[in-house]
Amino acid sequence: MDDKVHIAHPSGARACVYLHGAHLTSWKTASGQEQIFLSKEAVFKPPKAIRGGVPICFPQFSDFGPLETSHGFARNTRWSIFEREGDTVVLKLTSEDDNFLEKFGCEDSFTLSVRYTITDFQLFTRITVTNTGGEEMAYTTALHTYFRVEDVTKARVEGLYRVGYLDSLDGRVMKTEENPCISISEEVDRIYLSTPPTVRLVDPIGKRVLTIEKYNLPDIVVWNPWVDKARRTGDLGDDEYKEMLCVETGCIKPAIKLAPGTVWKAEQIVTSKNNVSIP
Ligand SMILES: O=P(O)(O)OC[C@H]1O[C@H](O)[C@H](O)[C@@H](O)[C@@H]1O
Repeated sequence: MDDKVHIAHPSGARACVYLHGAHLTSWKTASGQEQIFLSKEAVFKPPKAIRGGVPICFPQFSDFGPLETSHGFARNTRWSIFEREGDTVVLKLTSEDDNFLEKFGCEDSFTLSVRYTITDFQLFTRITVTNTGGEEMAYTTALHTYFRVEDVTKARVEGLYRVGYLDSLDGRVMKTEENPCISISEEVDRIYLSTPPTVRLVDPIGKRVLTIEKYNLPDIVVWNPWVDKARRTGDLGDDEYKEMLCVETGCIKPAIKLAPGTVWKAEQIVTSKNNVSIP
C-alpha cells in the first residue's frame, strides 16, 4: 500500500502527505515554488518522526501533558485515508487504530482527523478532534510547520509585537516580545500565548510573504535550532538550520478540555505571495 498521497490543484499547485503522521512534506504553489522545508536527512521510518514538513503534535505539544513522548504520538503513527479528491485529502487516526494506552500511556478514546486542501497559493488545514470516550479529554496540540526560507538570518516574523511568550531556552519564564519584527540570529524557541489571528513570515531572499491565519489555535511557537542544536540533531544537516523556520500554530497553554461526545475544530490558512520584491 502506498505510503503517501499527492494532491493537486488545476493551477499547478501540488502537495504531498505521508500516511505516517499525516505529515505534509511538500507544498508547491502555482508558481512552482516549494514552501515547506524537509531535511535531506529526514528518516521515513516509523516510529521516528519525519524531520521537516508539518508534524502534527497530538495529544501533547512538547512536554505539555502527561505523556513521556515529546509532541505526542500522532506524528509517529500511521493514519488512514478517509477522503481524497483532487485538491483535498482527509486523513484519520482513532484510538481504536492502535494500542495507544499500552504504547504511550494514553487513556483517551478519540477520533482525530486532518484535512488538507490546496488552491493556487493557499494551504488550508483543518484539525478535528472528537472525544469518543466517557471521560473529559485534555490535550495540547500544534501544527509544527517547518517553513522553507532561503536565508533564515534575513527572514522575519511579524505580528507578535507586545505578545507574551514562554522562553523555552530560559526555563519557560514569561517575557514580552519587544520587537515589531522577530529576526533570527541565534537559537530561538518560544511559545507565544494568545496571539493575534494573523501573523506573517517574510522571506526577502526567497521573494515571498507567507500569511498565516488561524482559528481556535491561539498560541504560536517560533523555533530555529541554530548551529549547535542543528549539529546535535541527528536527522538534520549541520547547515540546514539556515533554510528553515518553524512557525507552529497550536493550543498549548492552557490545555483543551473536551467533554465526552463533543467535537473540537481548528483551522490554519497559509497564503503565500511569491516573486515579490521585499526591501
Ligand atoms: O526534535 P523534535 O522532537 O521534533 O522537536 C523539535 C522542536 O519542536 C518545537 O519547536 C519545540 O519548541 C522545540 O523545543 C523542539 O526542539
